[in-house]
Amino acid sequence: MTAASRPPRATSTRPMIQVVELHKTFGEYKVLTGINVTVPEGSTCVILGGSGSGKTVLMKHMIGLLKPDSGQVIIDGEDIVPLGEERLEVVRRKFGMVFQAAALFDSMNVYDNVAFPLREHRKQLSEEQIRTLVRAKLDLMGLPRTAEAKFPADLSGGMRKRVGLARAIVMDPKIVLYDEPTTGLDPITTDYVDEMILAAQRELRVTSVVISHDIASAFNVADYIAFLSKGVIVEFGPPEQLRTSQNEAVKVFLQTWFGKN
Ligand SMILES: Nc1ncnc2c1ncn2[C@@H]1O[C@H](COP(=O)(O)OP(=O)(O)OP(=O)(O)O)[C@@H](O)[C@H]1O
Repeated sequence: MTAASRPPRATSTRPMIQVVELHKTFGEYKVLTGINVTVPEGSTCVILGGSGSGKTVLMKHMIGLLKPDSGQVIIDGEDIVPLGEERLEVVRRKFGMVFQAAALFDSMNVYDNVAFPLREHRKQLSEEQIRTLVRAKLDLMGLPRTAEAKFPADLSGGMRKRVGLARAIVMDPKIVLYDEPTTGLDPITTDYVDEMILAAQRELRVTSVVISHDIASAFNVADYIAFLSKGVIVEFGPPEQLRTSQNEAVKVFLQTWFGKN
């Protein structure tokens, strides 16, 4: 189903993530020069932009891994910029992260990889409770029981991604951040990954932020696309809005993409 034909999924207007006038400079280099973006609860926002435009830097601010020079990052009603590490650790439990490389532990099988956050942070759970939670997430990601004992090295790229997402959502986060989840994947695996992003949103009602280079995938999963150029968000809206954008950077980006595909 394409973005244009599907019904709107996100209906909440409550902001889950609000970035307000965010500035970040590294040395002389001004990477973010006044970012304003709001992601409503339960929606999926894709951040698009050229290489080096600051997408990852923006995402790192959302989870408090970087401090801005100025501006606010309001997560679920709380400005996290002034917070110290201890309180940030608590806020970070609202997040699941899915990295480009699935970042699984090679020495652990699939089951133990997904169980890991529960064993670390929910020490009161019994093994039986852990099994129930792990299997629910493996099922949601379409991973069969036979995959549980396999090690990451024995999995296809798409399977690894699914295990990575199962692990990211096993603690039932409110927000999932995806850093280039489809980069380097073939088109069929990309479709699988898009499907699982949609499944996580549908079944768990998570708010998602996705950094992507892949416009087709962005249009598939996004409720909103934020286009980052020269340190600011130059376009924000549903995917159709990007298609008709008059912004020069957006137009060039789209032309380059559609020229190659
Ligand atoms: N810790 C840092 N110290 C200095 N410069 C940094 C740091 N982190 C990022 N940068 C610079 O900030 C700019 C934006 O980087 P960022 O990784 O956010 O880009 P991006 O849009 O995610 O790019 P890509 O699509 O290629 O991954 C780059 O020029 C990068 O070199």
